Amino acid sequence: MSNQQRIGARVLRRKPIDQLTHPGSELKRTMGVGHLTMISIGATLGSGIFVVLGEAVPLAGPAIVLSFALAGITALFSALSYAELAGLIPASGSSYSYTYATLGEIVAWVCGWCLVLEYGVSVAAVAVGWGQYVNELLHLVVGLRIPDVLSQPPGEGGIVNVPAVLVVVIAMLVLLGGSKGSARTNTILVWVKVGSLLMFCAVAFTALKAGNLQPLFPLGLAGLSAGAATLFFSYIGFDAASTAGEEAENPQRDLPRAIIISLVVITALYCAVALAAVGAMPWQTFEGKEAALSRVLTDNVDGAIWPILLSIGAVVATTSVVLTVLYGQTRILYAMSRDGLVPSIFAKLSPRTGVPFVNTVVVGLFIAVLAALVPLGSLADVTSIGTLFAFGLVNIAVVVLRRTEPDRKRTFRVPFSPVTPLVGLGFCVYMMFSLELDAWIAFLAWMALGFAVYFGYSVRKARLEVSGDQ
Ligand SMILES: NC(=[NH2+])NCCC[C@H](N)C(=O)O
Repeated sequence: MSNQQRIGARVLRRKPIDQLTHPGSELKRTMGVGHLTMISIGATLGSGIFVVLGEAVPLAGPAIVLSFALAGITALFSALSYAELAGLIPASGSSYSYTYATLGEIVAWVCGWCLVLEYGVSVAAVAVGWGQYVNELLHLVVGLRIPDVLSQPPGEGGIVNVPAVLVVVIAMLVLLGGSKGSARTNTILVWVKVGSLLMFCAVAFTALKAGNLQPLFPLGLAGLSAGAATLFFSYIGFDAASTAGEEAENPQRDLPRAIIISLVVITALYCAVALAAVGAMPWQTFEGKEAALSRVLTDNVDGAIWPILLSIGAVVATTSVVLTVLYGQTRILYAMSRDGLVPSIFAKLSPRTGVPFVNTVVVGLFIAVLAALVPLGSLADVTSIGTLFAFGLVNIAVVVLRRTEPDRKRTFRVPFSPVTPLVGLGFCVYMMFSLELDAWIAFLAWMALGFAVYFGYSVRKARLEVSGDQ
């Protein structure tokens, strides 16, 4: 084999599917479709709806309700493809493990690298939202605000965003202690989040003025798509159920269902919240307001208790997302490290707590720096672009696998393939091109770094042998 052929064989090697399941880890199979749906909803409801909504309204006007629907449809198409992959491969995992088993190492690397970006940067984004609501609560309850220098990033009138750093560091310490959270805690948290959003709708609808919804498209269709691209962030996380595959009673039947049910519920909830928000408060007045949903209530309805309850809900919601996504981030790196694609120190467990210690500290500190210095909008856009790219790959994977692996059992099939996954891909590309140039630059720089790491390190260090037929 020439050198080039050898590299070619390596980057395309695939991980045998039986290596994806870990027979040693005897997790109890206790979760049904309800639990799995709760996991996905828990990982998704966070700063997107509580904060980013406020940044997207000035882009689209009252059409923001339709922007939510458009972003939801984009997510739904990719969710169908995700569900097919989840039902094809009988293991827990993410797009990283699915593509490693089916499309080869280089595609898996790109997915894994996008996931690292998605998880890491989104934790920072959610942490910034957490800070906004903590500040809002301080203001509502004791009449104080943390001064801008200590609660805004440079360029937005501050030096460092202390509250955002605080929540990341707390979450890191909790994870270092060995806590993984439990399904029961998650369920309670989900009810708190959903409950506070439903309360928001009920209260804000009492202040609805039909005039606020007109004209529907003050900024045209371009505004609608710009809003949708910004809001895509709020849908990220619906695939989280797939990480619990090894604890599901019937993963191949229930994972696809959970992914799709959670997305439908979330889309309906988001559209209702958006309608209530722009119905109660004129869209022009959202510009520059932090903790947007709380402001809608404070400025437009009577009763000081409502914004306080809502803000408590928002703090709970964002805390849980920071914890679960930071946890997910360390476990993705852990999996990549076990496969030899990133240095083995990321898979080294602390003997006392069983936690990947160095991994958690490195990831936590890196995210804390991002949270300290970068504004939420930029963090959310970069997260979205990386996720849209990974979802695009998932859509392509479905089409490719129907030709390369036509006979493998699928418990869920995307209807009308290849049309549906290709439309899904089209939506992802369209959303990516509706995002700002800065997000593209950050994304391309991250991918360039990824390829440098892969060809400089991972391709040689990967554990997987190149065998004859792979
Ligand atoms: N898997 C993830 N990256 N989850 C975090 C996503 C952020 C979440 N959608 C939010 O609005 O706060």
